[in-house]
Amino acid sequence: MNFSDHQIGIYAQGMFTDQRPQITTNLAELEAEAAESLSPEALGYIVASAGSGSTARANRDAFDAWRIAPRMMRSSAERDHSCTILGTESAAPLLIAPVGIQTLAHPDGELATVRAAAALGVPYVHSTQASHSFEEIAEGGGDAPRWYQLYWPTDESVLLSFLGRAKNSGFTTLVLTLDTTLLGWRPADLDRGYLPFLSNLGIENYLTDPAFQAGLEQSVEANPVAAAMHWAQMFPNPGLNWSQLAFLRENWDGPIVLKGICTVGDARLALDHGVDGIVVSNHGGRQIDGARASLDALPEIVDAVGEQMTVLFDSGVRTGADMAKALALGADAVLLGRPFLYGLALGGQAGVEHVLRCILAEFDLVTSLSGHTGAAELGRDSVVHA
Ligand SMILES: Cc1cc2nc3c(=O)[nH]c(=O)nc-3n(C[C@H](O)[C@H](O)[C@H](O)COP(=O)(O)O)c2cc1C
Ligand SMILES: O=C(O)C(=O)c1ccccc1
Repeated sequence: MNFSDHQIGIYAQGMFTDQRPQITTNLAELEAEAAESLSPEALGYIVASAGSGSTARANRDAFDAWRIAPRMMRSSAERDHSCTILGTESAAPLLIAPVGIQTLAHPDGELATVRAAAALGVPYVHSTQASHSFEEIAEGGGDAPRWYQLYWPTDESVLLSFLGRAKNSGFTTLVLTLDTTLLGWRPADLDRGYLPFLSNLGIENYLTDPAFQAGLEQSVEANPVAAAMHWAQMFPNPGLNWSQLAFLRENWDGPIVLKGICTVGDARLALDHGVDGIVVSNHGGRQIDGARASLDALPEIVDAVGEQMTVLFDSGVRTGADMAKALALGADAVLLGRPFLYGLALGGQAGVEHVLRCILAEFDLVTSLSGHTGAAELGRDSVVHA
């Protein structure tokens, strides 16, 4: 993505026209705006975090504790933020995080999101728990770069089938999520007795899977409740361990990324096990209430393994300035979670595009104003700990 100071790239496109969706450009206010358009169940599921919410708050506090240290007069009129992430070209060091059940936010769900990713030229990561199947995304998703996020099902035939379908549908990189082998303690859902999957929401990849269907006594249509129960039996996987990675390597020939790394110890194990990258993440504070902030873990992990492998980051990114801070602290790229979902809730594909445009435009302004000509120039001396 090229920018110059005459035409602030994507910022100018549509920002001041009638076509712009009537959605705030104040990225910090998106959540409140989206809250008005979501049902209490969807709102609880999407926004709420684990337990008291302390980890989600810590994620934000960690961003506030770092301040950008701007440098002046450094010839930053022409800027280029494009990059290659594990062989995937992207307009900027930003990816759409894997998020399940996106039809909770908007009827177009993941199809709207992947099309927005295509429009902006950033990678889309498809959740195992999506409301649209691999094949639907491949057919209807345009030319967005596509990665696949795996929740490792305990049924091996379903696992292998997922890997094959993802490959055939053009998903190039595999992201194995480690931090959600069980769903965290989420009071907003527990109090409402709300589990979307039990209404067959967010299990489309399973319902359309031949290996999954082979384990059912009746078709999904004849007995949808039994299908949901079958999913509920193979989703929890707390037995997952490092020795199983070899199996994944044997059955996936693209890059493998581990998502949910929060410690130097696990980052080193990831390196020892030959994976290509990690995502430093605490799942947006949705899993362990009291876990450390994702951003607090980032610098030490980058110091330990950043030279040898790709280090991605998520949890708490809300603005372009946040993105700049995470990159300055050593992330190769960031994944955006809830903010794009808020855009989806407010305006479908156009809403997701709006949020991506805002965040990338602000990112471009922040990098230029702080004396950089591109994401690659951001470094530790671009920030100070307040
Ligand atoms: C509603 C919702 C559903 C999610 N579903 C998944 C998922 O299916 N797979 C996954 O790896 N992460 C999932 N995540 C976590 C995101 O990938 C990401 O780690 C997190 O949202 C980042 O934090 P943020 O929301 O503060 O940006 C989900 C997050 C949300 C908010
Ligand atoms: O809700 C989540 O955070 C998540 O990752 C998930 C897990 C299982 C099913 C759907 C989403």
